[in-house]
Amino acid sequence: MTPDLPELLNLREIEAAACEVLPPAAFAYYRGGANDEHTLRANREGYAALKLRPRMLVDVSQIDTSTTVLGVPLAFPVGVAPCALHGLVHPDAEVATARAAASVGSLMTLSTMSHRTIEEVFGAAPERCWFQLYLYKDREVSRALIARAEAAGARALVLTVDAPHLGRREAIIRTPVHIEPGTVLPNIGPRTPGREHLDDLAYFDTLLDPSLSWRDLAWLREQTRLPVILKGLLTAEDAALAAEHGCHVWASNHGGRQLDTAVTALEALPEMVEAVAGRAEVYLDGGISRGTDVIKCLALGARAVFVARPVLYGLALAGEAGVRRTLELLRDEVRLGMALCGKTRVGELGPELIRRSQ
Ligand SMILES: Cc1cc2nc3c(=O)[nH]c(=O)nc-3n(C[C@H](O)[C@H](O)[C@H](O)COP(=O)(O)O)c2cc1C
Ligand SMILES: CCCCC(=O)C(=O)O
Repeated sequence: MTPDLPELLNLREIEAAACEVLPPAAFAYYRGGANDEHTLRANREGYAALKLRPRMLVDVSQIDTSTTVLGVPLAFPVGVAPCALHGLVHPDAEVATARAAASVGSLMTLSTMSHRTIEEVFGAAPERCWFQLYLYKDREVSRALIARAEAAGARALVLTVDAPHLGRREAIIRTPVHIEPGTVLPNIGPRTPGREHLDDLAYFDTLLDPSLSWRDLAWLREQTRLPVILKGLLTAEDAALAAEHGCHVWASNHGGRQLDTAVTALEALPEMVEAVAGRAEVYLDGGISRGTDVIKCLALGARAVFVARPVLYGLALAGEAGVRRTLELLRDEVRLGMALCGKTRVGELGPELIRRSQ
C-alpha cells in the first residue's frame, strides 16, 4: 500500500513510493538516463562530495529564503524544471503541477511537450510560469507557440539547446512510451498524415531542428520581447556566449538523458558563473533532492535551482498535493539548512560556505 504523504519524509522516499505505483513505461521514461547512466548517477553523487563550512553563533531566529528570478518573486529558490508528458501519470497533468508550484510561491516551467494547453496551465499559476521551447523545423509552429505563451503571461522563454536529437535512453527502447490513441498533445503541431496514432518520442525527435545554432537567437528575438534563457549549457565558453547574446543561463545536462559522461551542472557551475560575470542570471538543475543541495548551488553562484523528476514522482503519487509535498519538503530543508549554516538570507550564501573534499 502507498504510504500517506506525511509519512514520506524526503524526496527519495517520494521517489521510492512513486516507483511502486508508476506504470512501467512511465517509470522507464521518467527515471531513465542516456547510455550507461554515468551522468545520471553523477548528478546525484556530486552534492555529497561538496562539504559545507557552517558558521556558528549567528542569530538565525529569522530566516528569509526568498529571492527573485527575472523579477518573479520566489518564496524559496526552487522552481519546477520543464518535463514532458505529465499526463502519463495524472489526469490533471501540468495544471496540477502549476497549481502546486504557485501555492508554495514557486515557479512552473511548462514543457513544449505537454498534455495540457499553455492557456490552461498558465491560468492555473498566473505570473508564475515560464515556457520551455523546443525549436521545431517548422518555425511557423514554434512562432505560434511563442506568441501564445507570451499572450498567456509567460514571464520568460526557456530555449532548450542540449537536444538537437533526443539522447539514447535504453530503458524506453525496451519499454516504449505509448501515448493513448486519441490523446491530443496540444503543442506538437499538425500531425503527419498516417502518423496520427503513432505519436511517440521517436516522432517528436523528427520534429526537432538539429540545425539550431547561435544564429537562430536573432530570429527568436524578433518573435518575442520576453527574456530568453538557454537551458542545457555546461561550459564557460557557452555561458559567455549566452551572456553576449543577451540571454540568461540554465546549467544542465538534461538529467543525464542526453550526453552520457557529460560534466554535471554542479561541476560546471563555478566556471560558468565566472564567465557570465554578473551579466545574466544563472540557474541549475540536475539531481537535487535535499535542501543542502540547493544551498550548495546558491553558494557557488546559481540564482535558483530547478527540480524535475521529484516533481513528477509527487504528481504520480498524489497529483497537486503530491507536488506540493515535494516542494514543501525542499523549502523546509532549505530553511533549516540555512539556519544550521549560520545564514539568514540567500544573499549571504557564497563560495566560502563550500569546501571541496580532497
Ligand atoms: C521525464 C522527463 C521529461 C523531461 N522533459 C523535458 C522537456 O520537455 N524539456 C526540457 O527542456 N527538459 C526536459 N527534461 C529535463 C529536465 O528539465 C531537467 O533538466 C532534468 O530532468 C534534471 O533535473 P532532475 O535531476 O531534477 O530530474 C525532462 C526530464 C525528465 C525526467
Ligand atoms: C518527448 C520530448 C522530449 C522531452 C525531454 O526533453 C526528455 O524526455 O528529456
